[in-house]
Amino acid sequence: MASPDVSPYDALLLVSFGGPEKPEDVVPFLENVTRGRGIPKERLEEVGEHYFLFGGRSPINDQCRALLAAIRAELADAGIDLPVYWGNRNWDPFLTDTLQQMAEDGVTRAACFVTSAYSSWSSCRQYRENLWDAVDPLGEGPGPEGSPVRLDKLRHYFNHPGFVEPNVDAVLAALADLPDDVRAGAELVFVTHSIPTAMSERSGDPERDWEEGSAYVAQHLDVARSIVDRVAEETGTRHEHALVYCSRSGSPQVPWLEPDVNDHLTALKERGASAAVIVPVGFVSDHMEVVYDLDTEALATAEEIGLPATRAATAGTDPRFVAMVRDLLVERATVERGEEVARAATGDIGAMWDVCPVGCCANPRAERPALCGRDT
Ligand SMILES: CC1=C(CCC(=O)O)c2cc3nc(cc4[nH]c(cc5[nH]c(cc1n2)c(C)c5CCC(=O)O)c(CCC(=O)O)c4C)C(CCC(=O)O)=C3C
Ligand SMILES: [Fe+2]
Repeated sequence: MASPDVSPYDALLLVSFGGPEKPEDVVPFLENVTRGRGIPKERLEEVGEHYFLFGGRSPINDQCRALLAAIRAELADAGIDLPVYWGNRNWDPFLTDTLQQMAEDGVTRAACFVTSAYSSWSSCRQYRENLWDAVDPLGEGPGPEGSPVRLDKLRHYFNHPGFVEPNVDAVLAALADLPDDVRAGAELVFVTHSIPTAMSERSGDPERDWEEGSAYVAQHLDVARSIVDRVAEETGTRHEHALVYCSRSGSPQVPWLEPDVNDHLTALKERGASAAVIVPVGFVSDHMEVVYDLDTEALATAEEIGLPATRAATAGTDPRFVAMVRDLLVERATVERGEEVARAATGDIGAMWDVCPVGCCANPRAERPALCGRDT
């Protein structure tokens, strides 16, 4: 079989959040994340403790290294000869350094895969701003955006079967881990990162009438229903489910998305639910929010109140998730060559756009330039 055509791309760029790797990194990392954000000092000290509990090392960079290796193997298997780079928003390897290297290596146009599946300023547009910041210092170039390296962000994949199916299997495995007598009555507790409600309301394209008035919330609800339906197909049980939030930050006066996962588990117990499966559908790997906020804190809450609970695995380096990265790359290359393409998507929202619309996921603080949008 002929290998898929990935022209016009000459590189793939993995874009992630970054995390500290040793105790001395923790404070400077937190400063990078929260610069100018008005996060109370007490909250930062508390979050610092989460990292110190794990020896000052976040799991996220190792997870990116594993994903990078898996993507390289996947592309090689498919006969796609394309260099794969990696850059982070908040920690080494920084996107700015990676872009410098890419320019030196002669890369002219790269597709970007971001380890964040949903729309919102935090989970999409801020990464687009980071890409702008990384490309800006490279100076003038021949590309259509006036830069020597042109970047295209691959579309949101929350509803791609390559993300949904590993989550379905993870829920089935977590259900199987529950005691037999409570399994059928277990609620599926879908968890994502809380964000300020003002950010949530501005997520996605301003023109569209999103469920609950938020693309961020609507996308999570859509994928949660797809997972519940698929699990019902496999088990014959349509489990009750809810979308809840973790990792609330910011000032207590500013409203963030609720309920918190811990409060929800308590309410579930009071309502007489038999068990809970915690599904970190907002995340693609077991990074700090998952291993601390869910595995350490939420599972301790469940234990305390006597609610049997298990946590479903994240997509990580599931072969279907890795194959999805390749598919999204090939799909976008096809689009950029002006050819017809079929786009895989589950649920009711459908495949998301390739290029973010004008005003998409507006920055609640200030307008900053961002790549990969119609308003670039
Ligand atoms: C939507 C979203 C995702 C999911 C999408 C995505 O993956 O991008 C995400 C992921 C992550 N968030 C992470 C870490 C942190 N996030 C913080 C703070 C914040 N997150 C926010 C939102 C999100 N965050 C927001 C609105 C803030 C307030 C400050 C601000 O307005 O920006 C803070 C500061 C301390 C605190 O206040 O919690 C830390 C340390 C890590 C790394 C984990 C590791 O090290 O393993 C990851 C993957
Ligand atoms: Fe965060």
